[in-house]
Amino acid sequence: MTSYQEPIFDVAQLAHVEILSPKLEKSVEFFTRFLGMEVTARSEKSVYLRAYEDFYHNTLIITESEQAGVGHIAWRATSPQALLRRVEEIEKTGLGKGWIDGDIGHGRAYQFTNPDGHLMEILWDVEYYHVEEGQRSKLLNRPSKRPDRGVPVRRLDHINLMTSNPLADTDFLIDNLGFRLREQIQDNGHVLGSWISVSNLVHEIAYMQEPNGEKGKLHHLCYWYGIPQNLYDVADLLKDHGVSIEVPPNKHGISQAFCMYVIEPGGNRIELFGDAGYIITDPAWKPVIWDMKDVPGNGDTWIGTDFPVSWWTQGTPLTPVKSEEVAKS
Ligand SMILES: O=C/C=C/C=C(\O)C(=O)O
Ligand SMILES: [Fe+2]
Repeated sequence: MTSYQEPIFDVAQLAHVEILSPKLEKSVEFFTRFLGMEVTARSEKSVYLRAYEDFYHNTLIITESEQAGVGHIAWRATSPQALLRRVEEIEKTGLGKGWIDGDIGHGRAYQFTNPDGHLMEILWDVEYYHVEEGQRSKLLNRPSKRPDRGVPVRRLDHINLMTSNPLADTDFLIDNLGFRLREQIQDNGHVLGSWISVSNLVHEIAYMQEPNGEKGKLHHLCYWYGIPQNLYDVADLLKDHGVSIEVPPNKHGISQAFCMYVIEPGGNRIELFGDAGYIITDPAWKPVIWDMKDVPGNGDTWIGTDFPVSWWTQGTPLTPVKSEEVAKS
């Protein structure tokens, strides 16, 4: 029997994401009033939130800032031992920043950056949300009752980051945290986008080329409904309340997820998933490689309207788009 390079199963999931907003309270209102999320804590500049089927104290942190963008991304290891193994590997890359005591909702975490400079952390100790008696659902696998506000999202799904170098960032997470490559967009050998995961999902994180080589940007943060009809409900609600819908309900080719994209009041792109697309169980999954020329109308949108140029060229913080062609090349 030939030996096979076994996957590294030390990272379990995307635990939480911090986004930055110049309109903190307007952003909080978007996530609570329209997406039914709950504020579980506030510090002087940050608000902590969860969706009603998130078991942890929070999965989203919104921090007041001059500009929109991403604050940090947190991964949960599969065990305390796995956490230490991954920290050892990250330290060898020289991109480690060191341990922090933790934050509201989690214990100590090891901070690092990916090659493009996005701030990340990996942890084990988390605080589970404490459900008040009146809030407990009779559906025992649901931590709290379905909220009676807006069209409530159920859980955090994934993050998509814009980077000056998708290949370097993809390889960093594959080599050091055990992510597996699921789908990739290439153009004459240049990697323009990667969808990578540590689970059966197609991605917990995706990287996309920032067309002008800007570093450290957010493309989008995604929450999950699991029911395509919910996207039509929330699109109707958001349209009536003047929230910008960049891409109406649509089926992706890449990931096959049913999705839509909106711009929250702070300026960040938020993706909403009807269903999360196909599931991967093959331990030897062969990455699906798309040539960029085949993507428009197939990889981005399988069924639905064309993606606007803004989807390919703009993330947050907003920077001048010098050449729109670069994004498509
Ligand atoms: O060609 C672009 C496909 C994008 C897919 C996603 O952002 C996703 O699956 O969430
Ligand atoms: Fe996405």
